[in-house]
Amino acid sequence: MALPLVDMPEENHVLLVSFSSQGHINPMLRLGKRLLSKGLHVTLALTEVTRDRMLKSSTESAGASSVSGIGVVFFSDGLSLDYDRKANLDFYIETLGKYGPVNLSALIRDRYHGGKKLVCLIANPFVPWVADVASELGIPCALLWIQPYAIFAIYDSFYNKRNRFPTVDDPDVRVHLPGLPLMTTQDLPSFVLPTNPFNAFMKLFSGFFQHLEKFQWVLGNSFHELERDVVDSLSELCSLRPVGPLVPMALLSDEQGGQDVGVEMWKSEDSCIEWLDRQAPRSVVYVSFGSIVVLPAKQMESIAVALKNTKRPFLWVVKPPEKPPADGAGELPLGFTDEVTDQGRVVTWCPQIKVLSHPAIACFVTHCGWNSMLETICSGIPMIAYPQWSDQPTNAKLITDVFKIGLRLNKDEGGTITSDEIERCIEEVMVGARAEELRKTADELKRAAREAAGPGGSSDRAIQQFVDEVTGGDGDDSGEYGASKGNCHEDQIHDEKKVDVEEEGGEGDRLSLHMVMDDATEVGPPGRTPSID
Ligand SMILES: O=c1ccn([C@@H]2O[C@H](COP(=O)(O)OP(=O)(O)O)[C@@H](O)[C@H]2O)c(=O)[nH]1
Ligand SMILES: O=C(O[C@@H]1O[C@H](CO)[C@@H](O)[C@H](O)[C@H]1O)c1cc(O)c(O)c(O)c1
Repeated sequence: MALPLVDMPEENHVLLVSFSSQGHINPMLRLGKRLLSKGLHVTLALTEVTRDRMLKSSTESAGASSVSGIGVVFFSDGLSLDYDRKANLDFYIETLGKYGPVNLSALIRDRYHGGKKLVCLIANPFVPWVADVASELGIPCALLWIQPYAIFAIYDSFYNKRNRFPTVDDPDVRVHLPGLPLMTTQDLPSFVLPTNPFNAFMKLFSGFFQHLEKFQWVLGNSFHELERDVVDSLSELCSLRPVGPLVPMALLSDEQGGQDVGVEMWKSEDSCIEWLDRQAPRSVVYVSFGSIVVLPAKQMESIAVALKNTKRPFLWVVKPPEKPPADGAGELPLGFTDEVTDQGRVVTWCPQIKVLSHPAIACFVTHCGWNSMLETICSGIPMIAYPQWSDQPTNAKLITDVFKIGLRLNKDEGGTITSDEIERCIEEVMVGARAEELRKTADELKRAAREAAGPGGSSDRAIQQFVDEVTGGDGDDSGEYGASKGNCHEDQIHDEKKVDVEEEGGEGDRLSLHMVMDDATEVGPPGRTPSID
């Protein structure tokens, strides 16, 4: 599928700035791709440590200066390349917040005529200081929110003290926000709970939510039909533009070879697809906890026992932790793989997009990371929610109570998710009236996602509205989400060389930027020291 050629003056150039982790860069790149298709020029700025990892990956495209037409530039986060960012998360985020703005600002002054050649900066939530750089240079700034808008609403309420939230003294406060179901402690993002150990994120988000006015738009990796009530409830607060789902094109149409752009951090075991080819339609239980979560040994054991007992085929991704903990976290029970050779497959990483769109997949036991959830929604697969931290508990609530496309595993009185509970949920999602109902709703949502992202759909219109606003184009200014306070430049001289376009892969034009990244934050049992990439 070729990109439409739109005749736009080169000065309509946006700079995307992302935190350097896979789940953050990929939605940003996909937004970039959609903006390119609307005729904007797009460059992505990442920190130098990302380039270092790309070079270390020594794949054929490592070090590429552009990805499918999106230029890539780098700035320093203020730390030496070999500094252990993972072990010193708070210091890393603080240093990035101190030196990132200085270095990004210098890069923009240098490459973009003091910023005059940029019509907009787009930041992600871990680098909110980009808005200060934009303001200093007189450039409008947008945010790409990479989680559901429900999380945005909760953080806004929490950091601006609009509602009561659980505290150490009053841990059972329930929270009711417009457009969302009543939430108990187990439904709230872990960052707003008194047990949250991540101070850096608290500081980062509180500054950001108390100064939302710095962003003219809040683009979101969501779509209006998915979160209608919460989007409508937030529209007074800021100019929301739901532009998602920002997933690979392969998930948005049945046509093969759709273009994708994204980074791959780990090598996947593609042989699992051949194994899936040999399984009956809608028979396989897919289990994955994404790239960060490391489950305690006891939870690994429960899943292993449950999968064995169901006697159903399964595909389980067990990503080895970079530094294996002494307590056996993240490890399979001894002898498990030998016992299940005829029943299932365990892999260290899989091509999840191909897996989710495979006809053999019946359901997904997931940690509820937002990228995985959107990919699953676009594949029409019911989910079994097994959330761990961050946005995941709320995402699980959305699965069960708002989207109604899955079940959540319940803890027993001792706080454990037993193998019986996992087995029970797998059976309920696979057979009987409930299973039928979940599949039907999941299928409807898949169609809604495709429509939203397709030509003339709500997300396509939201992107167009945003593009019209940043370029001062002739689009209908009032738009369906309300006009922004946009303050585009008058003087847009552009004398920069065109960034080189490096379309790769021919048919399908998939991934161009390979990065080998070591483990990012590893979250395990309560008390485990979190780390970061
Ligand atoms: O075996 C796997 C597991 C995950 N993923 C991808 O990794 C991302 C995980 O992002 P998510 O936001 O779901 O969770 P995180 O890993 O950031 O916690 C998704 O795009 C998945 O498609 C993958 O390609 N192969
Ligand atoms: O990628 C990180 O976190 C994941 O991000 C997803 C999108 O926001 C989210 O839905 C998922 O639940 C998260 O696990 C991440 C987080 C973090 O704290 C960090 O230090 C990273 O390097 C990555």
